[in-house]
Amino acid sequence: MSQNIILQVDEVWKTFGGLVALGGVSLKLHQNEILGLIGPNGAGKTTLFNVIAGAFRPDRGTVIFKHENITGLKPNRRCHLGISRTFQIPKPFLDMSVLDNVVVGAYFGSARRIGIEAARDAAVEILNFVGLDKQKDYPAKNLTIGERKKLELCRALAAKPDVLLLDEVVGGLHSSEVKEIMEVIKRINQSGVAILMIEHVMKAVMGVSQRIVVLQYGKKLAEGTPDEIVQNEEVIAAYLGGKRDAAS
Ligand SMILES: Nc1ncnc2c1ncn2[C@@H]1O[C@H](COP(=O)(O)OP(=O)(O)OP(=O)(O)O)[C@@H](O)[C@H]1O
Repeated sequence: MSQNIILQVDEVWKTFGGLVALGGVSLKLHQNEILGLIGPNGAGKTTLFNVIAGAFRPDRGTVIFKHENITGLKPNRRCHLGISRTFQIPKPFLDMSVLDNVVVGAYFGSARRIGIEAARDAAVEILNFVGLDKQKDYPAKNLTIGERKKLELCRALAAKPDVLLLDEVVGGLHSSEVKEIMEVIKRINQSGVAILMIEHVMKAVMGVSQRIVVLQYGKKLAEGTPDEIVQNEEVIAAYLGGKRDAAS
């Protein structure tokens, strides 16, 4: 494993009954990189996230994080080691304040036991960083969809990850909100966090990723820079043909 690879997935297989969700997928995420993960519905993207985050144990294959084989570790151990994720559909504690939602993430997500005051300070800092500080005292149920996506980011950041897995953080948002969240993602990355992001909004994922991996039917169809991917005939046929915003 080369020095600057922080996360490596090797030949991962995951089946559900007779369905092969992942059929030998490998990828590498470099330190400080943003790697986009795209592909049609059902391609296996979220299953791969579940394997990396520890929600699913693969049938075969390994997940290496910071040179350690973490394939058998539970999700909370992986979180403490430095892998954090967001979910496609945010599920905050609806009756709790925005601030308290992030405090919970900071208190339980940190590798090192921290006190409640330190967790609160960390949460305030993250809310400022992401731009959700004005809403910090609202109950989470009062947030707009865009604000819930930002809260989901804050909750993931509260664990102080080295690798952040983002599952469709801009899906369903207006273009101004998409732009705002992509700027936040760039700043998170510039602060030293490597990012693997699943995204169907092509303008967003192509705009921030250094490299893109394309999955189809649980296999890697292509890998390359955004420019290479938008010109790849197989990718256009399998996926980008229906995405009119792909190249713009
Ligand atoms: N827990 C599960 N039990 C059974 N089948 C599953 C399970 N999770 C995923 N699958 C199946 O595995 C395949 C890959 O699903 P997955 O959610 O990983 O795709 P995806 O690329 O994330 O799709 P989308 O873009 O729609 O989110 C699909 O056929 C899906 O129905």
